[in-house]
Amino acid sequence: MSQTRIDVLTLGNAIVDVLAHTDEAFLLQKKVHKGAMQLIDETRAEELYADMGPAIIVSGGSGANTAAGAAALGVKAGFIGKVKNDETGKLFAHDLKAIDVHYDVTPAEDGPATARSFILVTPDGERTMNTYLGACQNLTPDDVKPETVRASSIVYLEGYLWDPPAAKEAFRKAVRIAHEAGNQVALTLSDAFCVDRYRDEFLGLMRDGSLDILFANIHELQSLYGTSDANTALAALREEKVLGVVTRSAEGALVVSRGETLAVPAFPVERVVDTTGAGDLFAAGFLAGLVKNLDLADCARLGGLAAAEIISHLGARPQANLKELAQQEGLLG
Ligand SMILES: OC[C@H]1O[C@H](O)[C@H](O)[C@@H]1O
Repeated sequence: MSQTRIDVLTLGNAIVDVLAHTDEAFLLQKKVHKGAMQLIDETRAEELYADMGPAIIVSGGSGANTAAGAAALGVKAGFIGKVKNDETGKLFAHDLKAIDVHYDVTPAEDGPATARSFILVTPDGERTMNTYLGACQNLTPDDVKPETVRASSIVYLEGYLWDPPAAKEAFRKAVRIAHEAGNQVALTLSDAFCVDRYRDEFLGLMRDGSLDILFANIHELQSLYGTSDANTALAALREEKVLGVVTRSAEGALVVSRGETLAVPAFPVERVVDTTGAGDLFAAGFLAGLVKNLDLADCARLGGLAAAEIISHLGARPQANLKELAQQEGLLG
């Protein structure tokens, strides 16, 4: 059977999110770093779950959220990431297939459970993630099917994939096949602490030609260049040979290409409920815009629109019809 064309294929940790509202005191009590993603083991996961408030369960995973967002904007999306054949893994796979995201990675039959991220959302909308990687650690290069990567115009990779040891090889395999097929490769830096763990490797990927597009928020970018000054980080990015897309929350986004910087304001939001997935959905909109040949400013506007929808509710999967919203704004035909 011939492989269906995919516009945006994402690779990432396959995670189901357990989200609850909380307060600053709970973060202090649990000694978690507000706004960051920390890796936890199963014992800590059970402890956090027992102590957190009433939770909702929503499929997540940064790359999978981006695939879901791209699909919601009407482009063909796919995802590669590993779950276990358990109830949580079935829910994750169902939620992708139900929105027509191509997902055919064989689930693990044994080993650790499907990954969960325990996400604490404070009244200011900031999310603090505590991730048990579980089955994600079983993603290997064999899960990356060459025909799927070859059929995908843009392959988008999570920096978080650097955490499970074998996933890095899956990542490198995808990059090699994508470039051999003449397709584009994008990376999101994922989290400032993740960048801190793998700074040299991420810089290496950018400089050895592995990447065509880099997504980062300004904190991740500063972490990449080891500076507390945003302008210094942006100046360094301008020297790299990638298309750089930098988000700055309410200050909007910057698109850095061939030494030039384009500033696009954030899309207005009535109330920020939960910032989980803001960067993922921004990337979804931006990549969908690229696939639809929009200019870079409109790609960033589409990213801003998708991000604005996601931060208006709990959870990192779109609830509104993103395509219709984009059409109303004149961004999609
Ligand atoms: O970027 C947000 C996502 O990161 C983590 O991977 C969570 O699963 C969440 O959905």
